[in-house]
Amino acid sequence: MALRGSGRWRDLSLQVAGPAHSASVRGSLPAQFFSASAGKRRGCAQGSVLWTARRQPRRAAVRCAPCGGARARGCGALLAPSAASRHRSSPRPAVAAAARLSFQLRLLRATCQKPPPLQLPPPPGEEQPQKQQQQRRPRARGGNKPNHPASREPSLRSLLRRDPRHVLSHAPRRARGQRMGQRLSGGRSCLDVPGRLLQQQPPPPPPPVRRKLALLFAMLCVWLYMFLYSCAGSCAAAPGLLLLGSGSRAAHAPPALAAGSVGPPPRQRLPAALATPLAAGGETAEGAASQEERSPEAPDAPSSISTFFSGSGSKQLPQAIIIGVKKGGTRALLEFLRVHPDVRAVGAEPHFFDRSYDKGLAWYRDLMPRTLDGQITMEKTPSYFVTREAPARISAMSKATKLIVVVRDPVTRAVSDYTQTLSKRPDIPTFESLTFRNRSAGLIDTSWSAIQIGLYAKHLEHWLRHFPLRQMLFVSGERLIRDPAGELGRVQDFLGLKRIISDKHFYFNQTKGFPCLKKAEGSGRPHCLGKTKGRPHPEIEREVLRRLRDFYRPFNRKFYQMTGQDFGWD
Ligand SMILES: Nc1ncnc2c1ncn2[C@@H]1O[C@H](COP(=O)(O)OS(=O)(=O)O)[C@@H](OP(=O)(O)O)[C@H]1O
Repeated sequence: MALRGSGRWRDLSLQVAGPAHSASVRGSLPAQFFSASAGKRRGCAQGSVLWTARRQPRRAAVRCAPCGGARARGCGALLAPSAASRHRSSPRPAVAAAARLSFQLRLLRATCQKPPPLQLPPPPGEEQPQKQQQQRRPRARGGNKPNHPASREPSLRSLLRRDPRHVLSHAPRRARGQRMGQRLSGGRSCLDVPGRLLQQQPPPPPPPVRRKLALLFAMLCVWLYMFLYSCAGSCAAAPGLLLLGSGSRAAHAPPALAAGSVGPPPRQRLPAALATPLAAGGETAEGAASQEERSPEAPDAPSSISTFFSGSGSKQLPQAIIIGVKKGGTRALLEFLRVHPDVRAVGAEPHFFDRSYDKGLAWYRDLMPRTLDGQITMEKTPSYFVTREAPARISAMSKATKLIVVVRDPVTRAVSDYTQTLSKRPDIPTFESLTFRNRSAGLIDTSWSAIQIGLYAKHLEHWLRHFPLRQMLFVSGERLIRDPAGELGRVQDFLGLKRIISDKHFYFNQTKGFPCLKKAEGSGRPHCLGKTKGRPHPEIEREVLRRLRDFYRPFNRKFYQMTGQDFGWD
């Protein structure tokens, strides 16, 4: 590469030699590129690219748009192929190198008072020891080297159309960085780096800086981990520390509830005497079990936070239980509640008070997740509501246990129940035939569990023998779908929890047809209940549904009376 001349223009000529091809660039640069005031002025190189292909010298004039002119102000490419350069022959590495020169010219015109000797990065695939290149140059200049058929270089037009920096990027990063570094520093005063050129591609921070930043970040992570870990046992009671549990439930409960309702049951350390089985067996209404699949409705996998705290906290017997009703919306309620940082719940249904009571409270407690002070342990087993022994057994565990019942129109509930059974045993009789003991006489078969579970008033009577009404909360299954945040507000108040779960936690999923969580506990991702929740129901004869409504009406009225709530099913 040579740069000569004085006055307005400085000539330059360049030879680039590749293993199979060579190219030369001749051109001139306005002298002001090399003056101290160069930054204010703009200009362009002009010249030609000459390369040898298939023993025939080819030439493409290259010129550039006058960057200083208003029309081309800020023009992208310094060198643009003229019409003469639109050739068909495939371009060669040397031409690519020549194209890279254009980038260097751009830098050169803008940066240095005195033009340093330009060093071209070798074209891609031509990273060779300099010695070898020098040896090749005379041959290449001779223009006799035949075309290399395997050449994969992009066309000159495309090279020149691209930003020269992209052409340059073909060169290995390190080689490029080193050469640029040599050229731009090298003791010369770089006066005016044109904004467009260098601002577009700020140089990456040097590796040591990045290494230091990475180290700093790693140290920060370790420090944060150690802080949280040491804090896990002691920070739980810190008010406002959402992640770790506020321990401020009573403080946030509405005054009416704080006065009227029973406070959260005290956390119970299991007395050794109680750790033995109290009784065996349990009378559960046939088919009362929800037969919930464990996944995804019954997620048992601990969340990341749960895992983090798995070493701290302790397992407690539940202070609140969702006791029913089957197909009422119990899973939705529990999943929504689990979003609350002060609620820890076992995912699967334990069925302790109906099926596994003989295993003892120690076994039951062991099923529970670990909790910190201020957190509530919960579980849900919808069959408890219709299990005769359950009220006494739960009361024996703790009289202060809070009971939640999600109720739903008993007719729809019965159909939902039937739909679930049908999905497992498609050969069962029709809903209509199962509903009646004697259809012509209009006698409803109350021994069929799908019908029996809906006699809410009857079941409630058993519970009220062991628990005061204020210790029970009745959640409307219909409202839980229509207004989940509203129902969750009532539940949080009942449990003495700070109202954290609100409208902003839900969205209505059109495909599912149900409200879903924007962020599920643990995953932080949107979460709808699985496909076993919200199944389409089979068509049931209207007449049968009407007869069922008539059947349930008196029981519903009684239930409204007992609970002091009208659920609007009639
Ligand atoms: N958000 C949301 N997503 C999906 N499903 C919802 C939701 N909220 C309430 N429901 C209703 O919950 C019904 C299932 O009730 P359960 O969870 O109590 O069933 S189970 O007893 O545990 O098997 C289920 O009954 P079916 O529609 O008959 O499947 C739903 O209607």
